[in-house]
Amino acid sequence: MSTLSEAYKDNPLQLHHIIPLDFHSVQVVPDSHLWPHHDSQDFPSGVTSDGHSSMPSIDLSDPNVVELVGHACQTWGMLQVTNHGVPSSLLDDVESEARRLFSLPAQQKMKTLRSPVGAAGYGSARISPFFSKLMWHEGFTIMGSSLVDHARELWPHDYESFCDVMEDYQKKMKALASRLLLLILKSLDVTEEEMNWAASVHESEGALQLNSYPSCPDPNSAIGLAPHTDSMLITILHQCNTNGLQIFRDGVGWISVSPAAGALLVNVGDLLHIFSNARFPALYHRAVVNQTRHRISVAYFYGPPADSQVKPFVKLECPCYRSLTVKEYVSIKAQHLEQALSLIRI
Ligand SMILES: C=C1C[C@]23C[C@H]1CC[C@H]2[C@@]12CCC[C@@](C)(C(=O)O1)[C@H]2[C@@H]3C(=O)O
Ligand SMILES: O=C(O)CCC(=O)C(=O)O
Ligand SMILES: [Fe+2]
Repeated sequence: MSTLSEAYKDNPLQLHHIIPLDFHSVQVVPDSHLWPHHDSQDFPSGVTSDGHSSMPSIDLSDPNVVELVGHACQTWGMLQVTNHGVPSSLLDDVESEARRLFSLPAQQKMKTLRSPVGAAGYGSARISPFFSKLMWHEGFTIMGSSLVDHARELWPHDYESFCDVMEDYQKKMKALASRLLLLILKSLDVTEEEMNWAASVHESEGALQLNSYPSCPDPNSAIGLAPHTDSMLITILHQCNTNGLQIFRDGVGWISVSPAAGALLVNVGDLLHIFSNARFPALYHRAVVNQTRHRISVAYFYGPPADSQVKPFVKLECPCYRSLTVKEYVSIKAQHLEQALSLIRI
């Protein structure tokens, strides 16, 4: 049995793609982080709508929840969920623990720097090598068994609250993600065997990503997180009450998804796109930064164990993707990023 962390071993990164800028120490955007000008605040019709329709917001206690979730995955690749059962105190705690981490001096955070072949720890986003400019971002990835060791490095005498909150949050996210996946599979009308496969997804731990976007002196010339799709089945994102997420709508362009207090965002990742035989688009999204606030977001990635086989669900006549393991997909994505899906098309 291999783990997801191991899937990253074959594709080592260079240090300048792992070590974030020391954002506490800069007053101007250095050339290394200067992207072509874009208007970070100028979205058509403001927020969460493309001028024709709005991104679906779904109450999980709605009697039609299966149809609503299925329709949202198909038309937007994203939905907002309310009544999800995750206490708002926990949402606040995970944000404040993340803030506590990113406020530490750079040399302290560097003690938990991700290794070039690793997945867990402090560092820039994994997708960094695919872009010629660096991002206005630092992340901390919790995956596998490194949480306590890392927390001890950061706060030798005071690491428990961080671990308690992260473990509790990860547990709640896993439960919510598995509930959402069942709803999604029901909406696709999959076989009993495929429903059971969803249960096996529950054996993997998933990954938790803390994102930090420090306030930026020139937000229109920097990018928080470059455009990408998430690789796993679904992602649950907590925006922590600060604007910054943008999603790409065909024919419209980038639109901003404003946070709603207490709500969580759920988006379709590559593996669910594959499983749905491309019926559900994998959400293409990015994060922009702002001049005044230090934005935090927390993403939970839910996917099958590394050795699990993923393929389009069987009731379809014509599968458009070949079958492959999660590990294999992660490796193709690490080498080809946006070309990964087209490389496995049949
Ligand atoms: C389980 C995951 C999902 C990962 C890789 C691994 C741990 C870190 C995740 C992220 C988090 C930031 C965006 C992303 C694109 C990145 O660069 O690292 C994500 C990536 C993916 O969805 O591919
Ligand atoms: O910060 C955000 O709003 C987006 C984060 C994200 O896309 C990710 O962690 O994959
Ligand atoms: Fe993402």
